[in-house]
Amino acid sequence: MIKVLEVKNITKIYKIYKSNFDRLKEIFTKKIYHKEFISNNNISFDLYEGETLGIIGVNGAGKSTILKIIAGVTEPTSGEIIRHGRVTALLELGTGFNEQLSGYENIFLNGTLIGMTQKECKEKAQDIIDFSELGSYIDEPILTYSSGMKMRLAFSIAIYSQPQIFIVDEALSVGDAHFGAKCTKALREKKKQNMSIIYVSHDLNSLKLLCDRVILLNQGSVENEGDPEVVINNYNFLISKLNDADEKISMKDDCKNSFGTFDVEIIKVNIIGEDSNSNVISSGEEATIEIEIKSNKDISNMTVGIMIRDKFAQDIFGTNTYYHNLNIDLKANTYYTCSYKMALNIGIGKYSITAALHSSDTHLKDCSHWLDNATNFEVAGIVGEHFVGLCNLHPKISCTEVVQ
Ligand SMILES: Nc1ncnc2c1ncn2[C@@H]1O[C@H](COP(=O)(O)OP(=O)(O)OP(=O)(O)O)[C@@H](O)[C@H]1O
Repeated sequence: MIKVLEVKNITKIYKIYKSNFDRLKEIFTKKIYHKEFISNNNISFDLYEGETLGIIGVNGAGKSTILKIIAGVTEPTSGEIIRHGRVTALLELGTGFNEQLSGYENIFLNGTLIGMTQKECKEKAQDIIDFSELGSYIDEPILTYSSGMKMRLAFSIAIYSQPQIFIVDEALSVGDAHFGAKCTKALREKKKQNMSIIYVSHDLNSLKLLCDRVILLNQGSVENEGDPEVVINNYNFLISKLNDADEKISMKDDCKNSFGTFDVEIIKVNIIGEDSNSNVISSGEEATIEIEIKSNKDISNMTVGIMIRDKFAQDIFGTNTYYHNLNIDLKANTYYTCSYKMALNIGIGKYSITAALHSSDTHLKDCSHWLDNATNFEVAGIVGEHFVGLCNLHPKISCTEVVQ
């Protein structure tokens, strides 16, 4: 594997002053008037050719700062970045644009800023305009653009600058669904041509879809690194812990797919098709998901939730008893079975079921037990009319003659 980027022991310390006056006093009196804040603490990782690396973490974890350091926008306090190729970064929207100039003129300004020659800009201008779908707006000044339009232009210039390393910070969340899907497709094509990508997002599904590896940052340090699904589960655990004022949440036997307070526990999760009598079920067949739970204390208003995920760990369908206004009160030292009965109108493929016990709507608050990949099942064959894709929406189709 060829390394395209080496991030070596990067630390970034910001000096926080109470006022600008304190900043001035420090210069002239040589006394310390600031506090130090460590934004990135001794971060090291490598990026390889053709690899997509995701970075996640709660607000303030240090994601944007490390990207700015890699892009060369901010200097680290210590450590070293070794780049083996052109780095293009989509960081804060609007950086590198002159608001007074037209979109067309900004292709040349922004393009040269990110390392393209004037000749390259000229050659690529039409492709950039076409990809951005800005049409005649390209001749209007940038100050008339919406943030979505700025993102379209910035992404189009960046992707046509042929970077070896492409850094994207949340930018894809700005545009509409159509352009977001187009950007994702373009990134995947570039990845096939060996472009390396560093991608920061709070959209966990898109991270699972795009990334080969994910790094979890926590308070400026690397908390975990590796397989996207494992690291994202670890991130969810971290969020639950942040919401857990009484510090009761723990991981079960250090098992990364199971955590909670264990006031109530998931004992077993099972799925069975009504006709197949097994966990190989036809699309459209009635199936029952059973969650066996044990309550270790008296609890009222417990929520029991499920999430069905496909083989790429993408969320396919999730719901819970809270959304269905079902009140569940549990007695101590008692076993219960919660059943979800439904027609499995999902596409052919392999799936997993995750189950969770918590209060209110999400397991990220007051989580009693969250069990990832509790069981698996397969959808093979279809009951009724054929379809392709993730789900069967059972359309009522008609075709009528239009009288002209
Ligand atoms: N110029 C600065 N001066 C002082 N502190 C800063 C500066 N820039 C960032 N910080 C601090 O460094 C920490 C990390 O910030 P950063 O923007 O990298 O976090 P993040 O993980 O990208 O957060 P978010 O998800 O909210 O974008 C934060 O606590 C932030 O307040």
